[in-house]
Formats: sequence, C-alpha cells, structure tokens
Amino acid sequence: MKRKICIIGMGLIGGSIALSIKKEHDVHIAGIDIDQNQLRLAQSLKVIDEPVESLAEGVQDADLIVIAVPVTKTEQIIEELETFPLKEGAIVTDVGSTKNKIFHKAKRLFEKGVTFIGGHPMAGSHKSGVQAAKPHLFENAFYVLTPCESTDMNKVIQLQNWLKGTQARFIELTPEQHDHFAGLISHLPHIIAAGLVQQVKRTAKEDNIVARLAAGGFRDITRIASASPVMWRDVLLHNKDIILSLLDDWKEEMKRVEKLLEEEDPLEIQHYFASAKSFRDGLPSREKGALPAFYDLFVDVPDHPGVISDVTGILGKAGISITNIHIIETREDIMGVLQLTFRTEADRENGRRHLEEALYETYIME
Ligand SMILES: NC(=O)c1ccc[n+]([C@@H]2O[C@H](COP(=O)([O-])OP(=O)(O)OC[C@H]3O[C@@H](n4cnc5c(N)ncnc54)[C@H](O)[C@@H]3O)[C@@H](O)[C@H]2O)c1
Ligand SMILES: O=C(O)C(=O)C[C@]1(C(=O)O)C=C[C@@H](O)C=C1
Repeated sequence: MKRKICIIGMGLIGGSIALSIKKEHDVHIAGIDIDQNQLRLAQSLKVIDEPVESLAEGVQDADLIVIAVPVTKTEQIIEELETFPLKEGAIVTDVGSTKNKIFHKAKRLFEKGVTFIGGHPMAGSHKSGVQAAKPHLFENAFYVLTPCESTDMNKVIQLQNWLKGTQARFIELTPEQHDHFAGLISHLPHIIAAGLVQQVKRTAKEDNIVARLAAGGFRDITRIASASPVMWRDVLLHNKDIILSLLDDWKEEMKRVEKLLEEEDPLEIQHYFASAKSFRDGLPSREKGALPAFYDLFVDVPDHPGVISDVTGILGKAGISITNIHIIETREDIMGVLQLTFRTEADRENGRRHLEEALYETYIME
C-alpha cells in the first residue's frame, strides 16, 4: 500500500512541496484548503491525488503531515492536531517563514509524543496559489529545520528523505536564530519594498506620470512588494520584537546616509556605495535563499525581424524551455540583448551550447 501524505494549505509552497515529493516517492497525497477553488485546481493540476474536506480525515492515516498555511493559521492547526489521534510514527512539519512561535506552540505535540519538526524552505516567489507551484522551487535553496533537543535524529533524516526531491540544502538552526536571520534578510526587506511603493504611491496620487517612469531599479527592488499581504501580515505579527529592533537599526542606517549627504563629502558617499557593492557582489550567486537564483543567459542579437523566433525556435527544437524572455535594448542598427531565463542551470548550459552552435554570442553575468 502507498504511504500517505497530507498537505494542509494548497498554495505556492504546499503545492511545490507536493510536486517535489512526487518526484521522488510513489505516494498518495491528500490536500486540504479552506479555499475550495485552490483545492480543485490542485487536483486538476495533479499536484494532489485527493482533496479532503476535514483535517481529522486528512491526517488520520498520514505518514507525513505538512502544514503550509500563513503562520498564525499554522498555530491554529497545531492546536487542532493536538486533539486528533495521529498514525504511530507520523512526522508533522510546517513551512512557515517564522519559527519561534510555532516551535513553542508545538511543544504540546512534543509532550504527546508526536514528532513535530519545524521547517522553512528559504526560497519562494512574490506569486501565490497552487497555479504558481513548481517542483524545483527550492532547488539549491537552504531549507531550515528546527528540531527540538529531544527530537530523534532518525526522524530528522526521515523528514529530509521525504523532502529530498526539493534538492534543497538542509540546515539546522534554533527557532530564535532562524527568526533573527530571516528578519534581517527577508522580513525587513519586504517592509522596505512595501514602504518604497507606498512613497511612490503618494506622489502618484498627485501626478501619475511617476508610476509610468518607475523603471528597472524601482521594479527590481520592489518585486517582492507584490507578495501575499495575508502571508506578510502574519509574518510581521509573529516576528514583531525582532522586526521592531531591526527597524530601529534601519533608521540608524538611514541617519548615516542623511549625515553623509549633509556633509557633502564625495569620497565618503562613494565609499558607502562601494562597500555595499563589494559585500553584495561577494554573496554566493548560484545559491537560492537570500537572493533568488535566476538562470539567466544573455544573447547578443542583431536588430532584425524574426530574430526572437529564431532564438526561441533553436531552444524549442532542442526541447529546452525558458521561463522568461526580455529584450534589454534594441535601437535601430545596433545589437540588442535578449535576456533568457531558464529553470535550471543544466537547461541554461544546454541552451547556451545550442545557441553558440548557431553562432549567437552569449554570456552569463553572475
Ligand atoms: N511565498 C513564499 O515565498 C514563501 C516561502 C517560504 C515559506 N513560505 C511560507 O509558506 C506558507 C504558505 O505560503 P504560500 O506562499 O504558499 O501562500 P499561498 O497564499 O500561496 O497559500 C496558502 C494557502 O493556505 C490556505 N489556507 C489558509 N488558511 C488555511 C486553513 N486554516 N486551513 C487550510 N488552508 C488554509 C489558503 O487558502 C491558501 O491556498 C506561509 O506560512 C509562508 O510564510 C512562503
Ligand atoms: O523570492 C521571493 O519572492 C521571496 O520573497 C522569497 C522569500 C524571501 O524573502 O527570500 C520570502 C519569504 C520566505 O519565507 C522565503 C523566501
């Protein structure tokens, strides 16, 4: 008989976890969601094998239970799980962006002898819903696990084995460490992105031309402001103290910039940007996590009609799919640059080889 998995929350992350488990294991996946449309979609996209109405029914014979809902809802589900008998040996995990409150809530599960191992795959997207789920979403990303001191190591290994299709890199942290680091590299940046958008929005009320002018830099730094407001509401409420202290640090940082500008010292201003650039350029670029890995390939193309279909045709014939295509610059009589985004590094290498065989000049910028 197939082993059973129950995933609660059939959105971006629940769906991606389901797909990555299916890649490696022959299992039966039951899905639960309060949104019936998401659940139906998950079934038609074959992300799950069976939609289930109630939590009790979904978890009763599951070997693995994955909670993939906004973090305050995760706490409620843990409370409910305390009231059901679970299968002997079952592992319960979550994927929430915060860990400390969830860890404390799960203490009562530990006390009942249930194995709960908190988790957080540190990759994602500004998109929500099962329609955006991908089996390779977490490839090369860090996947934080927060077992408690008494957790049986065999169970941690079992969980990693269930999740090996994610191709993520597992790392153990305490819930406190996790929330501090995630606050700094994920939660604070989301607040800053939303803040920048709010600032432009205020000006746009007076003159909307500003929104139309918002180009590369603004769009890059604010992409994550398009993420789920419900998810981020919950993250802020859960990690309140750490985020408040990080916001204080951020205000200090901005005061430093204010002072540099008031003093008008060109060398100091340049140094501020140079030292940030040097640290940013030194971040590991092939890893997901703090920075999402995009497998981009840049192709010099002459500006003549049909060149895009030629490039996509070469890739199509070789069976290589791209997830995005972007024309960076085309002016009459000069070369333009096509930015092609691939799903995996292997696809990019393969695509590069085929394009270079067709005499296109390509390059990668890390
Ligand atoms: N989006 C990301 O980049 C990302 C990355 C890593 C971890 N996470 C974490 O993953 C979790 C899920 O986020 P997501 O991006 O998949 O969000 P999502 O909005 O795509 O999906 C969440 C799903 O949970 C369902 N849901 C809400 N309350 C529920 C309940 N009580 N019972 C059953 N279903 C319920 C919603 O209907 C929705 O379909 C969050 O805890 C988030 O912090 C998100
Ligand atoms: O790439 C994005 O869109 C993300 O915001 C992903 C991101 C992040 O902040 O890095 C968002 C929240 C998660 O908890 C983990 C990953």
